[in-house]
Amino acid sequence: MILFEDVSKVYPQDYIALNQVDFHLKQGEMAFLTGHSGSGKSTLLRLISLMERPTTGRIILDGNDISHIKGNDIPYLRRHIGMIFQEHRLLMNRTVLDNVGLPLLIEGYSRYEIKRRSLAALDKVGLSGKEESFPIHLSGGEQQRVGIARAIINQPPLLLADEPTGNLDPKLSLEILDLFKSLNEYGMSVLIATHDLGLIAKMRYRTLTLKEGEMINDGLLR
Ligand SMILES: Nc1ncnc2c1ncn2[C@@H]1O[C@H](COP(=O)(O)OP(=O)(O)OP(=O)(O)O)[C@@H](O)[C@H]1O
Repeated sequence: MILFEDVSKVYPQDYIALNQVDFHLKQGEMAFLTGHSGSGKSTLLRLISLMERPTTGRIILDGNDISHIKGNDIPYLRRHIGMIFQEHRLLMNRTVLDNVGLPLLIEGYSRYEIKRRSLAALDKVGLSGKEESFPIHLSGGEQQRVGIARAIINQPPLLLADEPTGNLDPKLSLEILDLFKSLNEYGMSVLIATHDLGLIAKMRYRTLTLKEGEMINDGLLR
């Protein structure tokens, strides 16, 4: 699903954010990505989602070498990736249904199809019945679920989450992780960046650890 071969990312002023990183996330696998603040987690996710390009090395996504991909091809590949952020970036003056359906609206789907798929996505994240609510009236955990429903509306084979539980208390964080687990059981590959080692310890998944841009551990954390 994702293959990094000797990938480095150097930002301006010669700042090395990732240094010769290798890893392979298989189709249908779920893993954590951890490390201190500034260790390169977001950079790694931005390379996969084509928001940044590697300085050196190769990144293969679903069999395609995306290291030097052209701008025109990016929207097509992005459609295969669901992105979830710490701040869910919901439109507060739009209903839950409108928020979830936004990616399909942009792609020109019919209103009927948008509604049908949005309701199905809301059902998957446990928010059936909330479609006409406004995000402001939902709890933090529910708002994050709306963001997840929006991310999975295209049924992407890969889900990337950057600190998805950063604003949530431990109980809600665990519920969000359970949701990722169930999406993974549906067959989605999932990569979750978090610095919350307590949360990682609650679930036995492969954990990739970055330190100052280097991958220093790949496996279960003890
Ligand atoms: N566009 C940029 N230009 C220059 N330096 C950058 C840029 N983006 C990130 N960096 C630097 O690269 C390093 C890695 O940043 P990154 O955001 O990937 O880390 P992170 O592990 O996700 O951190 P956090 O947990 O705080 O989000 C940091 O020192 C950051 O300041």
